Amino acid sequence: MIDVVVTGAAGRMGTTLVRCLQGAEGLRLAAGVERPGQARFEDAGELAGLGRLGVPVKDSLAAALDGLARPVVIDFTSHEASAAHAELCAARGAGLVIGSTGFTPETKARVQAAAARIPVVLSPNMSVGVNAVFALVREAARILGDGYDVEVLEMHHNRKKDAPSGTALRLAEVAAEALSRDPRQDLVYARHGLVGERTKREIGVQTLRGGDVVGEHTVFFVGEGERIEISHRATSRDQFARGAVRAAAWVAGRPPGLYDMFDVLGLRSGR
Ligand SMILES: NC(=O)C1=CN([C@@H]2O[C@H](COP(=O)(O)OP(=O)(O)OC[C@H]3O[C@@H](n4cnc5c(N)ncnc54)[C@H](O)[C@@H]3O)[C@@H](O)[C@H]2O)C=CC1
Ligand SMILES: O=C(O)C1=N[C@H](C(=O)O)C[C@H](O)C1
Repeated sequence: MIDVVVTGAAGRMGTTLVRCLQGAEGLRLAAGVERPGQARFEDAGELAGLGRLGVPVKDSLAAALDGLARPVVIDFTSHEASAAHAELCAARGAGLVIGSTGFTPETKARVQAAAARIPVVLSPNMSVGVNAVFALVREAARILGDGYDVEVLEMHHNRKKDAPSGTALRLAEVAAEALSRDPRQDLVYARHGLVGERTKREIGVQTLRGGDVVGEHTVFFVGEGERIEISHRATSRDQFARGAVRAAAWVAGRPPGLYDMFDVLGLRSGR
């Protein structure tokens, strides 16, 4: 049995993970972690609305890892917390699955440094469906080439802190890579005022926020006289959590390195 620790245990994803980990083959939920004062209950099951499971909620990852042998941490918190958790996991020899988004170059570099010492799966979207969409977008961009304008649109709930979503950024990067463009120069995040005609190289990434939208992404390939749209709409967080649980089982015992869901799903060779 692999001991799993869920950080952000009171959050939208944390509570979904606690539920989806129940009965997961080969995995045992050992502890939840929340910021001091954030958890209304001392038991992770109660946080998730499942009643008492006998799974303690600790107020630091360090305390949760004490006494566990070769655990795996599933972390959906924030980019700063994930970077700090990655450093702690590296010091303690724990495997790590990170779903947080909104990384800066600095917080991403800290995760990369940790991944030299432990196996880390980092993906802005853990759902199998979205990873299929990454592959479809890459293929569509390769087939369609430079004759089609590429635009990415995402919509999420009104509590989301980062924009654009990590998934939208990855979709734009996948298209940019397939079209030999540079994401650092060719992504355009918003348009307002007299911005001039659209350039052929740019890939627009636009953000909508509202209500309880779980997560919606569309990549548009807009040509002369036709338009292709590749869309994914999440109607529940369970698919993100199921992907993360699958990643936790996969990452245990792997060599150190930075992996993503393409590795977990065996899609790497097609990249
Ligand atoms: N990769 C994927 O498939 C998905 C990624 N996400 C990302 O996951 C992150 C979390 O999303 P939500 O669950 O919706 O947010 P949320 O705000 O509902 O939950 C985050 C939780 O983390 C806790 N937290 C923050 N810092 C902490 C620390 N140092 N130690 C312990 N707990 C800490 C907060 O108190 C909160 O309860 C976001 O970055 C979001 O974009 C969300 C859904 C899917
Ligand atoms: O914050 C969210 O909710 C989500 N975040 C991820 C992202 O930023 O791409 C994935 C998912 O769409 C939900």
